Amino acid sequence: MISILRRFEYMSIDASNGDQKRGPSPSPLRNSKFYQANMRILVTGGAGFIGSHLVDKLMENEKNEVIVADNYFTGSKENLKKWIGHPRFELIRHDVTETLLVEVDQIYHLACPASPIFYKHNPVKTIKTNVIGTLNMLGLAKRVGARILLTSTSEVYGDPLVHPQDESYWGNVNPIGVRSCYDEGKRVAETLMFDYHRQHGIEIRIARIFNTYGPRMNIDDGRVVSNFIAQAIRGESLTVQAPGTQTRSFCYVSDMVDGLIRLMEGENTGPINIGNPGEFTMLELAENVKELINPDVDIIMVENTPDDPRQRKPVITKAKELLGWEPKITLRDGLPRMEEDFRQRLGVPKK
Ligand SMILES: NC(=O)c1ccc[n+]([C@@H]2O[C@H](COP(=O)([O-])OP(=O)(O)OC[C@H]3O[C@@H](n4cnc5c(N)ncnc54)[C@H](O)[C@@H]3O)[C@@H](O)[C@H]2O)c1
Ligand SMILES: O=c1ccn([C@@H]2O[C@H](COP(=O)(O)OP(=O)(O)O[C@H]3OC[C@@H](O)[C@H](O)[C@H]3O)[C@@H](O)[C@H]2O)c(=O)[nH]1
Repeated sequence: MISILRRFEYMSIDASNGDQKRGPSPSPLRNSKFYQANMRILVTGGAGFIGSHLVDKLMENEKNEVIVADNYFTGSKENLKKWIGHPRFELIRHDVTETLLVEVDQIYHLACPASPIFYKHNPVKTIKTNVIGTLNMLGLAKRVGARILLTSTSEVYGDPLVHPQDESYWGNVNPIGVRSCYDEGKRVAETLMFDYHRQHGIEIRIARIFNTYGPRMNIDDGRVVSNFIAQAIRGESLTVQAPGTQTRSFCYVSDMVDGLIRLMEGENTGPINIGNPGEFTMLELAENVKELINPDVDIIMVENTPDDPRQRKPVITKAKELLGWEPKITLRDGLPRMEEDFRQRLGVPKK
């Protein structure tokens, strides 16, 4: 029902512009006797870090049915265990580089490894996931008339020459570097989203996510916050990659999920930056983790990897004005929440 209403809204917007192009028709199954009025939502990559928190939030609404499609490359069933067997929840082992036939109203398309260690592990597969995976999900959105949200990334800005970054910046990306499979993959995914929108009338939403952290990150994920917290809990040295003055802006996962849902439910296609503008050097991050979690550990400098962006901080004016969104949880509030979860999983209680 909601899809059908949205389609009429869309067509009337087109008509007011004098444009003959129509949005896609919802599936004929919408008229079948088995049709349910609930919002049916597909979350690709829903077994991963952000995806599983998004699923938790979507499942809180009793009108939502949630389908997760994931190939478990970096995600796990463990992240979704409280929903397995729930009548409004389905989990499918599926690789988004293959087509998927489901009837849904909304698609949150997250499937893609996000940690540099994992996305560089099989770069060709990372590009396929971003390009063929996004094409497949857009094809699905077109067939069933669903709205689709892509989780793009601050990495589309590359090693930015403009600081802080707003959405009008086109970026500074090395097209042939070891990070390009991810950065350029996401840039093509954004292009595909806009081409399907312009050519086929698909309803799209693009979030440019900045570094996000929180409970359920893989302990050996390789990203900086999870590395430092696991190292501090294990009593190991915190490995700052040189020079340590490079910056990132860290967003707590519940703020991120709130931003993604607002974007999906709102009227703006984006791209919209979703991130926390609080900016820290990696040395400052290490000092915060040391102070809050284990003052006995050392901070050591180790070699960096190629093309590491030197600075990153979002301008979130668009998110504030268009979505009424801004992050609530500071880094110093978020780190202890993540520590609790890591201590439980590592089996190391706080002394
Ligand atoms: N966490 C961040 O800081 C961050 C920043 C920018 C963008 N993002 C984007 O947000 C999304 C989620 O990131 P995350 O941090 O939760 O990462 P994650 O690695 O924890 O989750 C990604 C999920 O996608 C699944 N997946 C990977 N390839 C797949 C494929 N071919 N088919 C089906 N499933 C596949 C993985 O198994 C995993 O469950 C990604 O699209 C990522 O690019 C994340
Ligand atoms: O142990 C470590 C790991 C990483 N780092 C540094 O910490 C910074 C952040 O590195 P991460 O691996 O956490 O993540 P990056 O910011 O490089 O990439 C991330 O960007 C946004 C998303 O799309 C992805 O989640 C990921 O690609 C880098 O400067 C890196 O050199 C350390 O100093 N020590």
